[in-house]
Amino acid sequence: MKPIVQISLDLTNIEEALETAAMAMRAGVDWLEAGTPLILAEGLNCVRELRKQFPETPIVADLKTMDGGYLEAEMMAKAGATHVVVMSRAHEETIHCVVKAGKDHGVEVMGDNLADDMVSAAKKLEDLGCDYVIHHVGYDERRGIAARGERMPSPLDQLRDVVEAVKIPVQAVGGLSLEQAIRTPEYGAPLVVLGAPLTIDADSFKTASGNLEDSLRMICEKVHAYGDVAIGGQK
Ligand SMILES: O=C([C@H](O)CO)[C@H](O)[C@H](O)COP(=O)(O)O
Repeated sequence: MKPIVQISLDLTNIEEALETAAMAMRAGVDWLEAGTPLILAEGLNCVRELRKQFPETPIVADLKTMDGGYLEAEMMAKAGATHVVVMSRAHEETIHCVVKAGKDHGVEVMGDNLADDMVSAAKKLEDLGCDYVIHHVGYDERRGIAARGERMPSPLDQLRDVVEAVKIPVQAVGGLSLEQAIRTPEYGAPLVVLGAPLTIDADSFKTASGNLEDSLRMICEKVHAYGDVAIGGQK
């Protein structure tokens, strides 16, 4: 599979999200993500607006579904999402419902293994029909552990184990530095997602060239230059 660059628009207003998305598209980003804070702040409208402005671009709606799976996925699909997110901690029936809605409405399902036995959760998500695994160490978990003076967990800790456990593409997310995120295809995870370093810590992001768009363009070129990443033994 060709590596993909996705940006998570973890922002809280649509104007800023559209502006960031436009810059990302110019720089060569492949997928946009309506982040959880954006969906909470702007509702389905943020997905509709992103679809209107970027008619051809895949849009991940990071709704983190826990229940009522069919309706949530259906609403996101009708608003223009191409990918929806369900949690591995949801009941199996909920994951079934999201997968069914995905098939009925032509959207792909990403299963998020946050706060779980991550390798088993990834296998469960694959067995239940998800199209991708999001291997995710959560924001609160990372900060809580660091606040106790312990080593902050990273998605890289178990990334190889997760990649080897499933035959569907994996995305690693949660506290990765830019450099770490860019290297996730080397672990067999082709979906590179850029979050906080782009939207929250943009000043550090642009230090390389002084310009955010140029930096992002260089990152996209670097990720795309990896060529095919083997998934489940197949390129
Ligand atoms: O999904 C996320 C989190 O649960 C808050 O909603 C974030 O998008 C994810 O954790 C990204 O983290 P960073 O890579 O640190 O931006």
